[in-house]
Amino acid sequence: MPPPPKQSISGLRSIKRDFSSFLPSASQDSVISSSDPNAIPWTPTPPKQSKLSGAEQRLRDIEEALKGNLVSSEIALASSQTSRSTMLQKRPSSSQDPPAKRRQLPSSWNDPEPIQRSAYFSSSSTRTPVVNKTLTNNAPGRTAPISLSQEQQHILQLVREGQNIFYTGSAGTGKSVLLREIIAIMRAKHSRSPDAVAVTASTGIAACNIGGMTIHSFSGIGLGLESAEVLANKVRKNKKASARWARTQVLIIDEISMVEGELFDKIAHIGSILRKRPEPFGGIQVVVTGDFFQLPPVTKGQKATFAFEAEMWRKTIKKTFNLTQVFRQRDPEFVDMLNEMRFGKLTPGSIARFRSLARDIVYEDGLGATELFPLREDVERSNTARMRVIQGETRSFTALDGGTLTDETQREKMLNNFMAPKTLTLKIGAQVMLIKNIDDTLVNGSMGKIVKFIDPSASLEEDDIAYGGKPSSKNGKAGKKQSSGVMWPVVDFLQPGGGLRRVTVQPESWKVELPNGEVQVSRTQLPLILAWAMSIHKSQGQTLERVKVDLAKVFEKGQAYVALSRATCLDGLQVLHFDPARVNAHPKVVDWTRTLATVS
Ligand SMILES: Nc1ncnc2c1ncn2[C@@H]1O[C@H](COP(=O)(O)OP(=O)(O)OP(=O)(O)O)[C@@H](O)[C@H]1O
Repeated sequence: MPPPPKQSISGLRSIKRDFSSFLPSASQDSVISSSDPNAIPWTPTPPKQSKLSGAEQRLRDIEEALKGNLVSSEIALASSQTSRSTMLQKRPSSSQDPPAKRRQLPSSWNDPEPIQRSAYFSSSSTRTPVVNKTLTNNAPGRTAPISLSQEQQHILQLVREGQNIFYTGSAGTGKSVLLREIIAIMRAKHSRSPDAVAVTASTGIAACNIGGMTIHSFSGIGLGLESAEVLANKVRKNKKASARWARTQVLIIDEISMVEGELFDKIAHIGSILRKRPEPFGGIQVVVTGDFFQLPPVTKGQKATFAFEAEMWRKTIKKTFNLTQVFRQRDPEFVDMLNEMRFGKLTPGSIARFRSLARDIVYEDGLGATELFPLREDVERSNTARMRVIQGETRSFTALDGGTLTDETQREKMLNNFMAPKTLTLKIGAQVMLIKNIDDTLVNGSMGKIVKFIDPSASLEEDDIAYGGKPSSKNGKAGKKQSSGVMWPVVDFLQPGGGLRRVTVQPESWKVELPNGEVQVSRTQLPLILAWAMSIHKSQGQTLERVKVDLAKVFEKGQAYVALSRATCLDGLQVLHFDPARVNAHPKVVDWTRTLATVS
């Protein structure tokens, strides 16, 4: 099978932000302990073989990756093999090469059995539910390759020319899609100096989603509590951090709404000190994006200062753009309602419409809405309770972690930023979400249900060679294999046009790399999470077709807007306890936005 064509994939937004401290892997870890008798019986590491076919090698990599009991040299090996195959055959991992590539699914992902449609989940409410038979993906671009809009292209061009830019836009206007293009284009522009483009974000999870590091890690300032001068002296003593400052030519900062103004000032100042240049950030080109109406900086009770309030903001940002075309939602009524909500000013008509969304919705294909909660404890409780009521065997999948970082605390912190949990616990009937872009219709955010577990080695076919990387077998068919004891989940995924697609899900890799290519941490795990519930932080950046939100639980400004704007259409959105008083925009953000002269 020829390698998949390298084209931009559409609609695939590898989830940008969400999550770090908000939804640790505990949500799944706590469901079943690793000593669970039903956990997969991992086979011992087989002796190393010198010549394996591509399919054998792939299978071996994955089996080893999932065992989690390898010695460190083996971890590095398994990890690098998986990474290699990822780079060769699949869309690049989120780390160094963000634009998604379309990839062809191997036959092993597709299950030959016909899909059984049955309703696994039903509403426990006594209200008369709305039966949704026809809901399909309303997010344009999910089934066709994305071509950037004019406004997106314009910004891309100015960034390419070297300008310092901040671009914003309401939820779903394609900020992340554009950012991925910017990263790719700027990396290509500076291809001779691989350290030149630094990709950062305000939170660990947001950084993971764009394959970068946090702005704290980039700048090497730790907690960053001291003055810029003291911090700059500290950074000087840190070889890696000072080299980063010296080599960086373009600094990208995503999710700027969660960066405090004071931090922005400090980092801009440190750049000037270290690079011995008077300009903010020492003259590095700075590209900033985010939406200040979404989640604000975490302040532990103090008043939030936003990055736009920083003294250095005006000195750094030469042009501000507002993306206006909404892609996530097509329904103009819904777009207007969300825009009103963004500014915290709802019309009576919109309030009435939001209130009408309290109805229950039963989806005939059996896949329920994902309930979004502000607190991770609620997410955990909800997913655990749903797992408990399903009868049947539990299977646990332990991730293989690798990478060069040795500081355990830092390592754990970074690993917790991956969407993929350390231990994933599944059952037949569990509602899951795909957390990687696989191809045009299997995307980050695709919802599905586990229908069975199969032993992949028993039915490994020639096509798996293409998926597995190096087609080293010259003799054609890889043939049937002996059972490895590893079972993989088969999932019915909801398709953009309606209907279900059945696939066998195989492990994938995530990694955090330094600009020089050094893999700091990596994780290999099945690209699934339980998806009856999710934190609002984790959902930030997501596009979801079926969403349920209880606004009585929302407490932070911007939370309601983030949660509701994940939905692609009103038909797939259920809102409980809608109260306009809970829909708040930060007054400072509203005032500042009014002062912006938007360049069209
Ligand atoms: N030029 C485009 N053509 C078609 N679809 C697009 C385009 N740009 C973005 N999209 C689609 O719109 C949806 C939202 O895009 P994206 O996630 O980049 O928006 P965002 O502004 O980052 O949203 P949020 O602020 O809510 O995270 C995605 O499904 C994406 O594929």
